[in-house]
Amino acid sequence: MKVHDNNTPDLHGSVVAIGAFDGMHLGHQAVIRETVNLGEIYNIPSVVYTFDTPPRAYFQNSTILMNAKEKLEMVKKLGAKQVVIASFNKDYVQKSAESFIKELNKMHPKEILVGNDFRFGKGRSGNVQLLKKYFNVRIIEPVRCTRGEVISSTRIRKLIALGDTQGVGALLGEKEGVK
Ligand SMILES: Cc1cc2nc3c(=O)[nH]c(=O)nc-3n(C[C@H](O)[C@H](O)[C@H](O)COP(=O)(O)O)c2cc1C
Ligand SMILES: Nc1ncnc2c1ncn2[C@@H]1O[C@H](COP(=O)(O)OP(=O)(O)OP(=O)(O)O)[C@@H](O)[C@H]1O
Repeated sequence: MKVHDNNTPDLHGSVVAIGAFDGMHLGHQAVIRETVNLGEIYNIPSVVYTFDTPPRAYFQNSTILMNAKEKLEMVKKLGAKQVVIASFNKDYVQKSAESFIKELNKMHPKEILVGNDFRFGKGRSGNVQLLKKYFNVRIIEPVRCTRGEVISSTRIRKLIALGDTQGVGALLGEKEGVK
């Protein structure tokens, strides 16, 4: 797996998943697996574009569930061919939505996978509607836990605060593991 530190590669084609992916829970794993599958189908690199620090930790001081090294290990296990790690800092957050779109365009994405509520660019000004003007955007169905609730890093942080390690393990898919 190629790791691009603060450097978005020039590619002739790609399938790109974007997100914080903090904790790499079952929902994140589903997004990355789908990205990898599509890359294999189209025979182009699958790329995970992620952030260090996670934006929610930067802006809201929320607990960080895994460090960049652990995240990279998971991305590699899941089979992504390339990963971009953007340093999420005071300079990076000044980048406009349009400038982020230009940056993504360097990879000539055939498809971009994000959640319905994905936001990007200074002040969170960019949304899925804007992204769809420039790229084919695929929205992944939310993965839910057995109780029917959507799995999220926020829920995992709450379960950790409650000391529910079994609940955390279930949302991380520890029984199922990764391929
Ligand atoms: C270029 C760029 C600038 C951003 N600037 C802000 C910002 O000013 N305020 C903010 O709350 N989030 C900002 N974000 C973070 C996004 O709101 C969002 O958390 C991030 O794109 C990760 O998506 P996810 O939360 O769905 O994983 C920015 C993201 C990007 C890519
Ligand atoms: N349960 C889920 N099912 C499918 N996709 C998900 C799920 N949770 C997150 N994703 C997707 O994974 C990518 C990264 O999401 P993100 O890092 O914001 O996760 P999150 O769990 O929603 O985090 P947080 O709770 O901190 O907002 C996004 O494209 C998002 O839509």
